[in-house]
Order: sequence, then structure tokens, then C-alpha cells
Amino acid sequence: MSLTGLFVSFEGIDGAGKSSHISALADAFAAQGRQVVLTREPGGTPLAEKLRALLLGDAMDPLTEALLAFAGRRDHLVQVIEPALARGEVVLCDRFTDATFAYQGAGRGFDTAQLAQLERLVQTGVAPDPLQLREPDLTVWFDLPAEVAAERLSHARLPDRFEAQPLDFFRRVAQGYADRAAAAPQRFARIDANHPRTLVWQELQAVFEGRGWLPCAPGGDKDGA
Ligand SMILES: Nc1ncnc2c1ncn2[C@@H]1O[C@H](COP(=O)(O)OP(=O)(O)OP(=O)(O)O)[C@@H](O)[C@H]1O
Ligand SMILES: Cc1cn([C@H]2C[C@H](O)[C@@H](COP(=O)(O)O)O2)c(=O)[nH]c1=O
Repeated sequence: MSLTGLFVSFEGIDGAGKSSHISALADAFAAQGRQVVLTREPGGTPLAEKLRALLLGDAMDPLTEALLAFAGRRDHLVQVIEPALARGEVVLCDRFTDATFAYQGAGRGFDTAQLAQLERLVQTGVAPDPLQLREPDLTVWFDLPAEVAAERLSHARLPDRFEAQPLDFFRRVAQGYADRAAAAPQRFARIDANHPRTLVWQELQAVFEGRGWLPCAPGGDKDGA
């Protein structure tokens, strides 16, 4: 039986708690016999990882940020995402294009109409139907107030160029995600990330179980974090 590929992205402001759960989800899909590609943006290919290092480390203007993000995305789509989907695999991607709209658009103030043009340019011509705009089948949005994320990150690690931004930047980014979710409610699933890890994992499981993509967990109390 040939399986249909599944493309899921995970979004949220820095520190929202995505990374803690994505690999547990990969395990859950693998336990169902699915091949899983666990990947991320910026990054996901050797070339795009080099662009990631520039994006996270070097000062640049918002247009340069957006161009680097989309250049890496094109390579990622061509080299990794489309081939995996064509093989019927599950692609779990830590951030995708919504991050560019949230960070470069809402956060930096870059024109979102121009971002939409770049999105069309980069995300068409790679899927089997050349006119299809490749988007995730589902985007899981970890929604967390900027203040809570900042508090979590203050205990976590040395901040990169984005994590070092002030609270107001992350308030704008969070609003950017809320706007993207409101514009595409059928693609987005909102998770209330301001909960203990176990509860967040349960919310996440419910999203995938509700779509029939994972079987219902017995008792529904697995701690995936
Ligand atoms: N539900 C939670 N409650 C409290 N702390 C949490 C929770 N989830 C994650 N954390 C902690 O918050 C910090 C950020 O978590 P994590 O790295 O998973 O976030 P992230 O969304 O992947 O961030 P980034 O996108 O910046 O990599 C870590 O120190 C993690 O241990
Ligand atoms: C895809 C993408 C990401 N960013 C920002 C968002 C984060 O601050 C970093 C990535 O770090 P993470 O720890 O891997 O989440 O990059 C962005 O500004 N624009 C983008 O398109």
C-alpha cells in the first residue's frame, strides 16, 4: 500500500517549548511504521545550515534576512522535503514559512506582501504539480506569552541574535503568528504552551489523534517531553 506524505511544521516564539516535543512525535509516528524526517528551518540541508549560521549570527537588514531564509527554504524543499513527501514519509519541520512572516514580517516590519511574493516564487515548481504552492498540511502553533517565554529562556542558554531581541519584538512576533493562524484556521492547530510539559504533550497528541494520524494513546497520559 502506498502511503501519502505528511508535512507538519511547528511554530512559536523562541522558548515556546516546541523542541521538547517534536522528537517524541517522531517516535510516535515511527512506532506506527512510518518513515519520519525530522528537520528544521533555518537549516535542514548542508547549504541551508550554513545560511542558518549567518542568519542567527550576523547583523543584516530585514530584506537580507528574508532572502537568506527563503534561499535556505528553497534548497530544503528541493533536497529534502519534496523527495520525502514523494516517498510517502512524514516530514516534521521545526519552523517553516510562518516564521518568516512572524519574525521578518511582524517582528522586523518587513512588507508582508513582498514576503508573499517570495513565498510563491520559492514554494512553487517543486511539488509534482508545478503550480502548487507547497505548504504544510498542518502547522502546530505553540502559543505562549512573550513574558513567559523570556522567563523560560533566561534559565536556558546563551541567546542567539533573535533570542537577544527585546520583549516588544517577541510581542510583535507572537501577534504575527496569531494573524497567520487567523488567516488559515484550517491549516493551524493552536496549542496553549503556557501549561506544564505533560499537558502540552497531551494537547499535541489530541491534535494528531483528532486527525486520525496517530492512534489514541491508552489513558492519554504519555509524557513525551
Ligand atoms: N511546558 C513547559 N514549561 C516550562 N518550561 C518549559 C516547558 N517547555 C519547555 N520548557 C523549557 O523552556 C525552554 C525552551 O524550550 P524549547 O527549547 O523546547 O523551546 P523552543 O520552542 O524549541 O525554542 P526555540 O525555538 O528557541 O528553540 C527550555 O529550557 C525548556 O526546558
Ligand atoms: C525559519 C525562520 C526562523 N527565524 C528565526 C526564529 C528563531 O529565532 C531562529 C531559529 O532558532 P530555533 O532555535 O531553531 O528556533 O530563527 C527567522 O527569523 N526567520 C525564519 O524564516
